[in-house]
Amino acid sequence: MTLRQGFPPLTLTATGLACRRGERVLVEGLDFAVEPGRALLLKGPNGAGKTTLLMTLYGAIRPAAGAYAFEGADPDGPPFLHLFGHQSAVKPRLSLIENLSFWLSVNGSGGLDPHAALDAVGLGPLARLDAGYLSAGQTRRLSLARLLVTPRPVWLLDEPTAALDTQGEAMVARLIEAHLDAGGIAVAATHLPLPIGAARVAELRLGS
Ligand SMILES: Nc1ncnc2c1ncn2[C@@H]1O[C@H](COP(=O)(O)OP(=O)(O)OP(=O)(O)O)[C@@H](O)[C@H]1O
Repeated sequence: MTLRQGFPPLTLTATGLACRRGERVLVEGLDFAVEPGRALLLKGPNGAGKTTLLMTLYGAIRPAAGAYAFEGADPDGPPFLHLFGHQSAVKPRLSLIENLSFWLSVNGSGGLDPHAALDAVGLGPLARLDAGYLSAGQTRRLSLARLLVTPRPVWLLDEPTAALDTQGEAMVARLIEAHLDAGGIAVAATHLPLPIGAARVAELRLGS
């Protein structure tokens, strides 16, 4: 699958990064770099701080110490981050295709058209169904399709395979690989192994 012809090269670096949630510093002394076409998988037990690190990189939480940077990003350009978190952001009274059209109008176009995005996540035949009728896994798939209609070079993914079946897990891996092929980068918190080529993946273990 081809998602896009290519992103401008952008590298994520972290130096001595510490992340806090409320008053608690959960992780500290993080040093890593994620280059174009590469993914960083965040591993660690429940509560280790994986979501907190993703939210910090998204800019929702200020670092407790240290710094991170998206080198090569245009500070005056369009948003370059997608956060795929536990909240689905799905509107239940809108059909699947209306949900994607909504996100496209809010976030911008340039990626797959909404029908192609639904096909890519295996929901093509349900395009006209109200999203409120979707199962948990289908809702996650629809939420993932949001990333495909608006190309952004950085994907921050929190348990992207949660609630998905075996085919869905493989689908997520394919989408991430297509994103990396386009020169994007991904940071993903996951308890499950993601079948992505080992050469383009590094792991960062948080907690004990
Ligand atoms: N608003 C908050 N104030 C203080 N602590 C919080 C707050 N929100 C979450 N926490 C705590 O921060 C810790 C880290 O949570 P986080 O969601 O980052 O972990 P995680 O590694 O993603 O876990 P999981 O694998 O369960 O998703 C947890 O102990 C959680 O209880």
